[in-house]
Amino acid sequence: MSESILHLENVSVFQKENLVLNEINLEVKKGEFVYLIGKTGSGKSSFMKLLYGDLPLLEGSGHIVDFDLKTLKEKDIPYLRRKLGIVFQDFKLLPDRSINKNLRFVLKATGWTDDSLMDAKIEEVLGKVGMKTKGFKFPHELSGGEQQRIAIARALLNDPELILADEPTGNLDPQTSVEVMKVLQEINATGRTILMATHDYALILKYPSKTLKCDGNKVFEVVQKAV
Ligand SMILES: Nc1ncnc2c1ncn2[C@@H]1O[C@H](COP(=O)(O)OP(=O)(O)OP(=O)(O)O)[C@@H](O)[C@H]1O
Repeated sequence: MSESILHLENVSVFQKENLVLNEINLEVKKGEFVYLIGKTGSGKSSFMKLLYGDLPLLEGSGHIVDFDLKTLKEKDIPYLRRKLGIVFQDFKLLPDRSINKNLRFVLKATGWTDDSLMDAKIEEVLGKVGMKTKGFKFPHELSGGEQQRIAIARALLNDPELILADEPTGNLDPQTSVEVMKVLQEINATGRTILMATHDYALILKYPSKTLKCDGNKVFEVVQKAV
């Protein structure tokens, strides 16, 4: 049986005292590529936030990578996030430093100290997203698609078991979206699990995969033709 990366039972998601989603039962196995769809305000981002420890698990039980979301303490959150690669719609790169320094900043913040190991890791992740020659550039010198590739490279720095991507193509034109999607597909093909929230149905049709939908406070799996 393949390894479970995410398991939720009867989970509710709250924003402050407001219930956003409830009765979520879900299993994601190692190596899966899963889409999360749903209209604006249906709870996709809130769901992601629960998974990376930004919202507490108040109801139900949940396990993600090796962490129990129910008993997760504030001090555990940085360790959980090291096992997750998180990619946002806005790339959240630090504007005042080069790509290499952006990546080095994350490595140092997550406990890396050896310069040559850091250099090798940065080269490896830039290679994975086809950006090996761009490390000296500043974020504003890159296109949106290139910045998103760097954000994906940054998410790969600590060899995450699960990548959570919240509308990673939301700010990109259709062609660039496909390029970024190809990068995510390649990463998935190396055995990494990806959960991607998206509004982009064209991408889902082009790259069909398991699809979850947030609607009416629920999360359920949809068959492709009903998307
Ligand atoms: N910080 C917050 N405080 C209170 N309520 C919030 C907060 N963030 C979101 N909400 C509410 O939670 C519900 C779900 O929002 P969420 O951002 O999860 O939706 P979404 O599906 O990600 O939407 P979008 O596609 O627009 O990003 C909405 O009703 C929203 O108003």
